[in-house]
Amino acid sequence: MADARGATGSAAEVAAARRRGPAPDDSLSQALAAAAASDCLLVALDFDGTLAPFTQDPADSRPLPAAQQALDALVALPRTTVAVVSGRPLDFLRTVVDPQRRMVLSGSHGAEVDLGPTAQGHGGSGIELSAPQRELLDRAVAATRRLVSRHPGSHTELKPAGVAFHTRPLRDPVEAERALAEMAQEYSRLPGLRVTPGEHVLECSVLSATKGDGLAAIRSAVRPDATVFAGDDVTDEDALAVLGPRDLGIKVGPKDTVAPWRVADPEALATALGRLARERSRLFGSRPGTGPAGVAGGGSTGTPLR
Ligand SMILES: O=P(O)(O)OC[C@H]1O[C@H](O[C@H]2O[C@H](CO)[C@@H](O)[C@H](O)[C@H]2O)[C@H](O)[C@@H](O)[C@@H]1O
Repeated sequence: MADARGATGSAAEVAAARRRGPAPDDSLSQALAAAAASDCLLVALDFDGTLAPFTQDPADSRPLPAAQQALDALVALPRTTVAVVSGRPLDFLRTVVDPQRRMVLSGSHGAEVDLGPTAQGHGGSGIELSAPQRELLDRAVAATRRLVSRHPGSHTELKPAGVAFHTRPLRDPVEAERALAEMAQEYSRLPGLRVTPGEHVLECSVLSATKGDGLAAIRSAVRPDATVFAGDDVTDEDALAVLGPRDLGIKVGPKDTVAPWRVADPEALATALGRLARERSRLFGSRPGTGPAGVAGGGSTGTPLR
């Protein structure tokens, strides 16, 4: 019987191959194999639209089981750090994405960083707003709530340094577009806000950090030989832009990108992550010392163990 890659195998192997889905194309497979072979590897991933498919209610989002499985496998390997770099607040990432505290996390589009199991250890960057920033945020929240009251079904998401106006539940796409345009206009009346568009959402922040800043802070702590980063949205481009020639940038979905590689959707990314985890496990799985770079047994400085 032929499996999803055209090879033959037992019924169990075929079932496993079906669960994994089609293999990434040859060029991405080769790039994943090269990344898997690097001594110190950082795998940094966006959350919504990348690890987790979109849901109506942001509180319901969870990584795809296949993606979770790959992350679990990667995080247990030596010299391997897994990071999530998201627009979500750090608290959400800690509670929902990494309750076991095995990962490095950056929330609020780069404004919050928890270096977790690296040598620098756990602890959030604890956003402290100045009085003018707090006042600006209060005004942005008030403007968002006013608009939500005019568009029943839309909703507000509060963040430590910002607020998001969500329109996904609005049934009428014309109303949703109009609501987003109105929100953009309201935010533009509040100088000092950083405004970010997303999937059925408009967000603003009183801080200027980007996911590029979040990823750069993580890379300084981990000092990887190679970084794999995947993301689906406009804000992920800031992170993709800090990658170098030995790194692997993957765009999830159809949007414009600077990333050299692309996969169709979170399911395809989960397949690619599974391949990365299997290949790295094959190469490094039996080496002494487990856990991410910077953890005892994995090297305390993040420098290569040669
Ligand atoms: O940087 P990300 O991890 O991609 O987060 C970006 C924003 O994602 C969330 O909103 C999006 O996902 C929701 C759940 O699937 C969906 O309902 C919403 O329409 C999307 O825009 C999240 O709520 C935001 O806080 C994130 O900044």
